[in-house]
Amino acid sequence: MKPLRSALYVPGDKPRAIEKARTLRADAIILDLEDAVAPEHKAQAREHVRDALRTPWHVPVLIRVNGLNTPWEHDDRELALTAGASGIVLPKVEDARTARDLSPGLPLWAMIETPQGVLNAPSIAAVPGVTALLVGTNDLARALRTQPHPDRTPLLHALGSVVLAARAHGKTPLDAVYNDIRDPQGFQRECQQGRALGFTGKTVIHPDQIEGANTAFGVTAQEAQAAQELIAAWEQARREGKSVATHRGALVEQMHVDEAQEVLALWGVTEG
Ligand SMILES: CC(C)(COP(=O)(O)OP(=O)(O)OC[C@H]1O[C@@H](n2cnc3c(N)ncnc32)[C@H](O)[C@@H]1OP(=O)(O)O)[C@@H](O)C(=O)NCCC(=O)NCCSC(=O)C[C@H](O)C(=O)O
Ligand SMILES: [Mg+2]
Repeated sequence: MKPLRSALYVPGDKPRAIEKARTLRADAIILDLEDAVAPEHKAQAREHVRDALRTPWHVPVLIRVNGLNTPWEHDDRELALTAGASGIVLPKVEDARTARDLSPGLPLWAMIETPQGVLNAPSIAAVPGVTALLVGTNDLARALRTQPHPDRTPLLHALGSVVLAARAHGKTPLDAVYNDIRDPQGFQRECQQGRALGFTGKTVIHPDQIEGANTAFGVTAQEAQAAQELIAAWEQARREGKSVATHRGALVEQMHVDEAQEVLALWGVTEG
């Protein structure tokens, strides 16, 4: 089980940022050829990304390609398929056919960042090659004409729809980026909201955001300890022939044990 608490977008046209990313503790890296790269830098960014993938990375490295009907889509996809990327991040996916036709044999992370994409999220998530749904609230907010809101209230329906679609098909939902890199409190608040909404992790745009995402979407020593105690109480109850248990005054059924085991698994791969 690979954790996906944080996925760092790294602009493909910034060799320094690419090198820096090798030293960081994000659980995944997204080398970006799309919106972080100006049109006149696209070709150069492809070469920086190709070079970056010549040497192994410590975490999965995906390439965000430019979308359908852009001048760069074919060259980007050729790079992603041949340079040894761990997967492809496809922006502005609006329907399952696009996701299916562009499912290149590599894991596909589909970006849900348009109204049509949100409405079709369930069918996009059902495509076998799609392994994750990523929310793009910058593009989505513009398309919806919503106003910025500290609790993302205008976007909650879309955020919840993406989690619902991803979970219904056993795929990973990743939360959107937080743009203000100089507001750690706001970032932390949004991470906690994303965790509460059911996202697995968060896409981030700056090194300073990685630890906060890893903490918010990770497991604390206390949570791991509580999970172990709950499992022990369950096992004792089962030895006594009981179908359910109580622990710290709360009912414990198999689903709670499953959840506790997931907590320990994440603890094991991140802190173990
Ligand atoms: C936002 C930034 C342009 C700020 O860059 P900068 O001013 O250089 O930041 P710092 O001076 O604080 O940098 C400190 C060091 O960290 C390195 N750095 C900065 N950002 C990154 C990064 N993303 N990956 C790796 N390394 C990074 C700097 O090189 C400095 O290192 P050093 O040289 O050792 O001092 C910048 O953070 C940035 O470009 N971030 C990424 C922006 C991006 O990728 N945008 C596209 C994805 S967001 C999006 O579009 C989501 C979706 O599509 C939607 O629609 O919502
Ligand atoms: Mg976008």
